[in-house]
Amino acid sequence: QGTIDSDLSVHICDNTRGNYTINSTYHNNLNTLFSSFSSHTEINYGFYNLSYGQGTDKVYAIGLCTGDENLVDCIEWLKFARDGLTQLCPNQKEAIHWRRQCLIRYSNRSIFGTVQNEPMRILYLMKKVTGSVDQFNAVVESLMTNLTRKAASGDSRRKYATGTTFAPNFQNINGQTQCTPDLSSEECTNCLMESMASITQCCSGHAGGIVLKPSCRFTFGPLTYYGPTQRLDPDSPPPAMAPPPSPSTNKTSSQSQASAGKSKTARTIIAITVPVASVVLALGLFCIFLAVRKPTKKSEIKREEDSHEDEITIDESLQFNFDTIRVATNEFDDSNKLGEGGFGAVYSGRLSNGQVIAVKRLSRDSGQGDMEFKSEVLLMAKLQHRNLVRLLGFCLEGRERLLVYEYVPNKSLDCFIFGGTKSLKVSLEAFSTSTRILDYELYRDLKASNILLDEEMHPKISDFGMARLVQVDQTQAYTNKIVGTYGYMAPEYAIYGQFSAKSDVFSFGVLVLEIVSGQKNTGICRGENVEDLLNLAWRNWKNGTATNIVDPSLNDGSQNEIMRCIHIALLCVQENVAKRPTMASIALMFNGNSLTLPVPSEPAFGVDSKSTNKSIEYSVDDSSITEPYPR
Ligand SMILES: Nc1ncnc2c1ncn2[C@@H]1O[C@H](COP(=O)(O)OP(=O)(O)OP(=O)(O)O)[C@@H](O)[C@H]1O
Repeated sequence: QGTIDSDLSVHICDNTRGNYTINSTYHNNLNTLFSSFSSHTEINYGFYNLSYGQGTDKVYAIGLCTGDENLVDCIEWLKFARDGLTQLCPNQKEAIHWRRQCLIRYSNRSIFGTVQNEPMRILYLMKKVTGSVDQFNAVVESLMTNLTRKAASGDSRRKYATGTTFAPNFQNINGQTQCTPDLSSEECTNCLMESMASITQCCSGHAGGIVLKPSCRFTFGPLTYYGPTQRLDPDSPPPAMAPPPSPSTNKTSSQSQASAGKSKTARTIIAITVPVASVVLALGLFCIFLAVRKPTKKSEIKREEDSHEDEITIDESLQFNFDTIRVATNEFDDSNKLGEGGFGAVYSGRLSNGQVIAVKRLSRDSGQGDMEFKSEVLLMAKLQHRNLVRLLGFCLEGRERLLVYEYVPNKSLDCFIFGGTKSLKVSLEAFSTSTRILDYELYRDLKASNILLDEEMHPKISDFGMARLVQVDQTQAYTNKIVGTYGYMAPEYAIYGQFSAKSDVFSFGVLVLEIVSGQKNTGICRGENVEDLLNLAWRNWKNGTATNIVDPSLNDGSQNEIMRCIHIALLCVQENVAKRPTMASIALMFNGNSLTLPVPSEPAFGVDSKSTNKSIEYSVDDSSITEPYPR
């Protein structure tokens, strides 16, 4: 199954149902409840509805995996989503978190057996259907109605269906429907049919999308985003439908099965141990792979570095004392704050030896063990290169986790691109830096704001290696990133969770187009810009008028160089993932002007999002989602 850092992630914290405090009874009940998910081994179909506690401190929770997740993966995903949710919504008494593989939600009110359509999130592909929209809609409607019927006919263990159809003149359309199985067949049908109406109303003419609701999930699109459906154990009878939770503790709708006989237990053991063994084996192989692969890559970087600058010494004492940093940043004074990103606030500071530093104060609840954190930081510190922002060290004290970087004075590339004068020379250097770095390791978050410029306007990529460091904290990181930077994301990643080096290539192409055109491409509500930018470039390219999109202030490059940049960018953002070039070949394209470039095909058009906030004010994970979905 996929890696944990490659999927859809949306969460909503409900501020209206009250807050709890750390270590309060509610908090403890929530923790107990969540940790009990995996102990319910009698549940082998991916749906957990549990409650724990008494009176006003009673917590109700639902965990639901998509039907293609096996038991072992399902539990892992739920744990991951749970850890993420408790960080993302640290004290709200009600919250929900959707991932591609699962849904998790909890509340201080009973949420079992009731259909809930709000809050709703819609994500849709910005790619438009070609040809007749009516014909496309008719095919989607027929597929999804069929899948709605199939999902609704499921029993109280699972209401889930997938299917594929082919529309004339269109590509394959894959569909996936799911309801929480505690709904009646009629409720499930209504939830899904309303989802279809909502997405048709908001996003008709788009080639795919997802409607996320607490009670159901509705997805269709050209890409395959689900695996084979897991078989349900025919011997395990469906639990009674949504029993009222017990007033005491820890009841589940499926405890009736707990007394299943010995053969069942044996099956369960096999069902758990065999996949666990395979996972362990796979992990072992993966570690061996990493151990073999990484040193080669690192030595490549090191070689490169050796050829460009003095030998780098790795300071053995990377650990900074908290007080040193506190003093250096003037008590984390606001006037020293450089900004705040997905990982936490960044402050400038000056050490007693005069060295200027940038300190990233990581969000407190990373949940990562100290040793893990240290070893990841050490790895990051070793990844040094003249085009990477240098990590000078870290600080780990109590709950404080700080990363200390060299200070890069000329802000980030986005300020430079969108802030007046700019030069193709600087941009080209940023491009080739990015190609080299991206060829080394998947980056996942390439954007203009992550490329900092030093005194001489040489680019340095920041946050490199953070993806490893935030392994545990990455729900937050990725939520912010996935939701916050859709414009840069390849649709197969943003919406279907399929990440590959070619998704970095897509982001790179968007970045190049931004630089050449001077048009910004951040924030999903400016999604139309994303479409405009790729569309604009593509349309002008096809019509032989690509010079139209070039920013007039980009005045130091030859026409040929600029056209070549647009050409390369269009190759990177092609919808067909296989046709996108590799980073290594992009580097060659930039460097070898005589190299003939392939003809680009149609670009993918990114992802946009809409949400409903109806009567309740939700704090959502992205402030840029401001556009309420019109109903
Ligand atoms: N080493 C550094 N030197 C100077 N400024 C920095 C440094 N690192 C980060 N900054 C600045 O601090 C601010 C926050 O950076 P950060 O990387 O945390 O967030 P971001 O890039 O805006 O978002 P994200 O976390 O989603 O990548 C940005 O304005 C960035 O330019």
